[in-house]
Amino acid sequence: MALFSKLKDRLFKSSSRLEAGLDAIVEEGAGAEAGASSENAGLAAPETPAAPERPAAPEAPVADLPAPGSEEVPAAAPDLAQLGTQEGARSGGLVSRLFGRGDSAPRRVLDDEMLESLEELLIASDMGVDTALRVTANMAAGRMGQKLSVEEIKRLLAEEVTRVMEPVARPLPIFQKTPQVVLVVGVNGSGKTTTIGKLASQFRAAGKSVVIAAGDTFRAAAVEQLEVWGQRAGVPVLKAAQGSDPASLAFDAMVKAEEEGADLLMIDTAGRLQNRQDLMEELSKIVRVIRKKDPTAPHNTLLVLDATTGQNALSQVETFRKLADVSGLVMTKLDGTAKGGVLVALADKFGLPIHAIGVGEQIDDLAPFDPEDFARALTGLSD
Ligand SMILES: Nc1nc2c(ncn2[C@@H]2O[C@H](COP(=O)(O)OP(=O)(O)OP(=O)(O)O)[C@@H](O)[C@H]2O)c(=O)[nH]1
Repeated sequence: MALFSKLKDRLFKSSSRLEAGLDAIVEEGAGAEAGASSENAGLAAPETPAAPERPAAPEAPVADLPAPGSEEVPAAAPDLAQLGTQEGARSGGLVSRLFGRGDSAPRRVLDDEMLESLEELLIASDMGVDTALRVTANMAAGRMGQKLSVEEIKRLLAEEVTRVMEPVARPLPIFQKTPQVVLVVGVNGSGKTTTIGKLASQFRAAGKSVVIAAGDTFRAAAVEQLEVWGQRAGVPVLKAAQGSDPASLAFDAMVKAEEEGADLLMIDTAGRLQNRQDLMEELSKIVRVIRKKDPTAPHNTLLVLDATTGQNALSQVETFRKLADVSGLVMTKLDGTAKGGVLVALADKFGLPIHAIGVGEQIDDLAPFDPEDFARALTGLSD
């Protein structure tokens, strides 16, 4: 599974942090339990814990980008006995390696103290308090008193993370109406321009005609950068005189895209900090003006979030949702960050679709969001 291994490699920092933490938790209480895994073999499969309530999924639109492989997600609780002997031996962390393979994997009894350590680890991995508590409660449901190895805990955690992420894993919907207007918003440097370039390239490859509008009319460098991405993707970039009204550029771009029969119009916007009221009002104006041309537009408002900002991503979603009708998220810079856990918190709290994730700076470094792959990469589970 090429994509999975690529994602796993790139999420190494998140998974290594979690993995080291899990190793330490089990190691802490494993002394007396090491080598006692055969006692685990008779464990009944735990009851499937109740999934927390989530917002209803929107109607499934026609999807152009590859849909995530949600059908691959296992529905049943894992067979712990089997996990202990097979998977536990395969990759394991430091503890598994020290203690050898299979049956000799150290285990720790799941009690309140261990649960608390797990909660703290997940909070430190940027999942946020509420989500960490919910995830650990579900992991523990029906399993208190059982002896678990690191690999088993990873598997349970991955299963819970998958459960949280599954409802939000949706490719960018493609509508019949053209031009489909995709407004791209986010704070400075979150990766809007790069993401537009990557998306434009993928849509072009899928046979769609795309036009990009350079909505950051104040920064010449931003326009230049977008033009570079336009060239890479083979897509025209519409721009206006420096300092002109971005709302009027957006309107002109809609007229042009319609004239040219474009399938998609992607509008880049200036990066704006949540606390800059003037910039936030400018964004509302762009939306109002776009709607004069097409009351159903923008058809998608993508909020681009930088994974390295960790928990701050939550407040960005809150602010941008108030101003623009955010319809979906793209999380960039998941490569090389130890803060991948924030994606779980976002999914748990807002239930907004995650259309794609950025895993690098190159044009093809935008992957569809696959919850199972993500959960496995985050927890450091072996293939
Ligand atoms: N490693 C990594 N870098 C990324 C990713 N996406 C974007 N970047 C980098 O992040 C930096 C900012 O990206 P931009 O696309 O310019 O961000 P922006 O939101 O358009 O920035 P402003 O126009 O200043 O608001 C650039 O150096 C990109 O190469 C990603 O997925 N991974």
